Amino acid sequence: MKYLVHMDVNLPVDMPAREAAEIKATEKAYSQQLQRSGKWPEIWRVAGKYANYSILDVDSHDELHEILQNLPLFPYMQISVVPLAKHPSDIK
Ligand SMILES: O=C(O)CC1=CCC(=O)O1
Repeated sequence: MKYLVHMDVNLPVDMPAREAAEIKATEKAYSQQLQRSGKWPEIWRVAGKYANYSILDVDSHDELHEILQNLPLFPYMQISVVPLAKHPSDIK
């Protein structure tokens, strides 16, 4: 099951720089592990924003929720999810 996920990050302005750097590094390692597993096949930066659009490919809504909830930046993100169905014109 594929999902288009929009993540908009808003770190508190008073978060110490070292803490922010640690969370970002942990987030990167977590997402890259999921990318290698095939569950997070695409991640794109929204130009000019601290936001991304990602494609996640997981087995269930529950698995998607588990992955998103475990993002280190989860407390600081607005997340929206669009479930994707196959388009009838897709030739793949
Ligand atoms: O920088 C972002 O867009 C937030 C993020 C989610 C996964 C990741 O590696 O960074």
